[in-house]
Amino acid sequence: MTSARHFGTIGVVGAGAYGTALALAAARAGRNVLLWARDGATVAAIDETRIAPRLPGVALPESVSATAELGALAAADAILVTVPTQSLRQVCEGLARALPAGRPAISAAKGIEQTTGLFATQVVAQAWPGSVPAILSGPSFAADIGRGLPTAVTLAADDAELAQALAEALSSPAFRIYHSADPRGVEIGGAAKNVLAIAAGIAIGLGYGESARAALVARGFAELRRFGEAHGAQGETLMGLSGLGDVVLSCASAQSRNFAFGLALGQGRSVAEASGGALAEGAFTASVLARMAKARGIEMPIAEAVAAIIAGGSGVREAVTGLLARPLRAEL
Ligand SMILES: NC(=O)C1=CN([C@@H]2O[C@H](COP(=O)(O)OP(=O)(O)OC[C@H]3O[C@@H](n4cnc5c(N)ncnc54)[C@H](O)[C@@H]3O)[C@@H](O)[C@H]2O)C=CC1
Ligand SMILES: O=C(CO)COP(=O)(O)O
Repeated sequence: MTSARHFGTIGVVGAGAYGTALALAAARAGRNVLLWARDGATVAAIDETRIAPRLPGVALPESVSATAELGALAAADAILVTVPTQSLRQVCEGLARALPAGRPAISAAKGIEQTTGLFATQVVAQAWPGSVPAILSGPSFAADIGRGLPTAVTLAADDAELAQALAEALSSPAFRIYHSADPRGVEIGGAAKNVLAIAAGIAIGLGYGESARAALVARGFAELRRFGEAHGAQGETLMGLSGLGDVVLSCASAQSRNFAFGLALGQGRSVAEASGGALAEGAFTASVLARMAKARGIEMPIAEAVAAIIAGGSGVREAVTGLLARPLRAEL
């Protein structure tokens, strides 16, 4: 049986906002952490100031060391891969070349690969065949984790014992990790909630008010559930932290980059202006999510509307008018 004791050293790949936050969480859980960044400037900044540029204001403890060498992660017992979804394949291919086989690879990406329609653990399995894929997702802003504010997330792997051991190894009082053997459910929740957060932002940006937001979130969650169940996700997972929990957070707060992106679109900004250089994963996931749903005959009008707006095929008001004009139906 795998136990938390086996995970003395954790590698974190990607020193962005979330990678840095998870490095901090792992250190607070008592692990040694090797934090990999692709650029030497980030490594130098961490070495010199103990602060990672993407998560300002939070000092990293000495148990976190930064490196720009993927090979240095050979000392890690498990790897958290914290790069955006569309970079996951390339990064995992690099890990496959750099590290011996057999390690858990826990993705924290919240998206679907655009070119293939693959979920995060599927990308990891393909690009790094020697790894054991897992997924961590749930309501957790990097800045909140950085400040030590409490939250809870889910870590899932096909092997329930492994998921439990990893969850125990990475948990601390303010960062509670529940375990699950339903990685598909966890990764679908994380991917779809970003598209719904954009939709919620658009509704608020248009000035439609809180009732509209709540109605949109409920109907959006029905889409998430339909899509998840059609792809083999368990209903309990979709109703849990990584599904409903993250939908609630991301659709309610302008701290969410996806919500903020939608808000700017609703206020009349163009797609390029609205992103403002910040990562909004849902902007990349919307089209592939809508495409996958259509291919299986799953009704996802809100995801389709977001995809059409981002692709430039529909104006914001036109898309929302289209949603409001849909025929009334049974609430399923
Ligand atoms: N920031 C947050 O509060 C949360 C983020 N996430 C997820 O974590 C993932 C990463 O997000 P953030 O850390 O916020 O983004 P970020 O933009 O702050 O950082 C992304 C990091 O990935 C690195 N990166 C990107 N492409 C790369 C490549 N091809 N090779 C090597 N490194 C590469 C960048 O250098 C950067 O350090 C996303 O899927 C996001 O949805 C999940 C929960 C919360
Ligand atoms: O996933 C997140 C919170 O759980 C972060 O949301 P954003 O990527 O929209 O900022």
